Amino acid sequence: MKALSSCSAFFLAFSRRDHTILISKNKNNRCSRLIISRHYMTASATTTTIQAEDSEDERRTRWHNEFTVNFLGPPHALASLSVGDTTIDGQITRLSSSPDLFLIRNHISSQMDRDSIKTGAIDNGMKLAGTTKSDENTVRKNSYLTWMNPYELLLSEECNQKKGVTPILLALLRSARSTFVHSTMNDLFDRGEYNYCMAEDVQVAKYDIGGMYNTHHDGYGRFLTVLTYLNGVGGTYFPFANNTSTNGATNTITCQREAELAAEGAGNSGLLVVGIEGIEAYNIGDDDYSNQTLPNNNTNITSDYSTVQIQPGDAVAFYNYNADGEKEWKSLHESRSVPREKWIVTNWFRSESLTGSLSSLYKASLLDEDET
Ligand SMILES: O=C(O)CCC(=O)C(=O)O
Ligand SMILES: [Fe+2]
Repeated sequence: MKALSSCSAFFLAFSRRDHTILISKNKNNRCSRLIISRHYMTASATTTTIQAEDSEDERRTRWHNEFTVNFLGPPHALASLSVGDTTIDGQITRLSSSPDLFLIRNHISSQMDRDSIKTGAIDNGMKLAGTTKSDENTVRKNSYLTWMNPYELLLSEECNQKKGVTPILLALLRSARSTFVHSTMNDLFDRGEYNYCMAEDVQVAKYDIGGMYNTHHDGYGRFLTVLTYLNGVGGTYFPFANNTSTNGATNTITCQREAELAAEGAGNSGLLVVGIEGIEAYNIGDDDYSNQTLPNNNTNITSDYSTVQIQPGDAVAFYNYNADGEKEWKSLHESRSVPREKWIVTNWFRSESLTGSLSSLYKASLLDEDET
């Protein structure tokens, strides 16, 4: 590590392969921002050949596109997968490149573990999810939530009653971090820079029949969502997920209004996660199916959107911010109204570099208040 000086702040620099990362430090020597090249979360390779005739803007754009790494995105082993490709162990398949969206088979492979999480959640007390701002809740319907901090559970007396679920939640958290968080963020975490990559308490959600959660962006600096289906009922729909190519045009969405985006995208593209309830349980756009399959037989393509069939214990992981530290709007998603009881457990990882101080955030209550 090499120290660089500055008037009000100084910087630490360290290299990882061909990338240089700068961390700005305030006077008290506490990290205030992760500055990686432009804005927050990009890194630059050390050399690049620029053609003389390129305009300054073109050069900058090309440099940015070719040599940026999104530390809020998937780690290298996953980032390099093309849509439809699966990791050597056969467990993780890329479902979309924009947003970065992956399917994980058998993420919680044991039915006993899945049942323990459900029981632990019930014991912990599940509350109706919804807004307090209006009588008619249009954001979520018929869904119940609880939050569990496995480390607190481990320490508290309650741990004795819940020791069934504590090790399972700890293992889930560790596996989500090691598999889906970029190694650079994990390195920062290991160095004690916890604010760049904080794991939230684990959320368990249950939807009764007719339960739903409207289209939304996970937001609040949650750069990574890992959502595991506990009883095999799906219904998660990503209206902007692409499933054709990793190298095609990027189709940047500039409009930032979620509802507008969802309306534009619904039925034209996207990916629907379907479980034991079956595809006919959901009616999205035109029901014009063509039964083609992507490599690995994971995805049935319809003319309008794709579906992926999950089993109990399977999970999806998706990334909510782009390399500039801005919201990746294509990660918008929803839970369609479900035809039978649905259980999920979710791990979120978020970064202070995206939201400023996170201490003032209030997780579920904040989500519900804001998304009215
Ligand atoms: O229930 C689902 O399928 C999606 C849940 C979700 O998006 C969330 O909890 O943020
Ligand atoms: Fe969500």
